[in-house]
Amino acid sequence: MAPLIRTKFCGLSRPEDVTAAADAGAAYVGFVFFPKSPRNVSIEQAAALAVTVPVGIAKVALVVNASDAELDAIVEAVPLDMLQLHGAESVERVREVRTRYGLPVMKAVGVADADDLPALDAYAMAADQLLIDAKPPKNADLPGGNGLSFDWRLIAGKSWPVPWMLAGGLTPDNAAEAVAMTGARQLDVSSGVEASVGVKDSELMTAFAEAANGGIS
Ligand SMILES: O=C(O)c1ccccc1N[C@@H]1O[C@H](COP(=O)(O)O)[C@@H](O)[C@H]1O
Repeated sequence: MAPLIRTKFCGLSRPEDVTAAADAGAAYVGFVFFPKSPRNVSIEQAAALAVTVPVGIAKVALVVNASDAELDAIVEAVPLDMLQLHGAESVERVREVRTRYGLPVMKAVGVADADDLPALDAYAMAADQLLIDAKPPKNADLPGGNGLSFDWRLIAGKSWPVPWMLAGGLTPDNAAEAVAMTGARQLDVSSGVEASVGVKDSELMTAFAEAANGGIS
């Protein structure tokens, strides 16, 4: 039976990571195109990994404030199912990217307190999916992938007119609680399933998917 909680494993960089994600029942795999990230992959690396992803698992390119030229190069070379915009892209930019590439767009929105919630409503009018992540600390090098969570009570019981995914500091130890508290049906994880920074761990990936699904009451 397919898992009830759809999991996205982000920041894959090796063929064995793709295998581990598939074995864990991933619904999505993510490739990070952001040079400052320890999970950054080249277009050539991502293209080689993408062709090994089993049919039925969505291949997502994570970009941060990418230009059209950068996106053109990625989309031309890598077979993708979705674009994840994880920077300060405006609502208008989300619309532009959707139109230009004809791919579903997931917009990441950082949440630290209740003042951040209206942005979710605004992006829900333009994006195909929302990714609700912890807001990065000021002066952080990365806008995500910092292993930090936010106060999940802020979004408990809330819904949006498009599908959404919870992210930020998720691990096998807190995935079930995250699902129970927020009602999320999709989880995105990166650093919480790593043996060391940027290196995915197959056992943690399996444990994460199992924990997420144990969270259904
Ligand atoms: O993973 C990265 O290196 C990264 C770089 C730039 C933007 C986003 C990044 N990761 C995304 O951040 C969230 C949360 O990650 P974590 O589980 O807290 O490590 C997730 O969506 C990652 O895809």
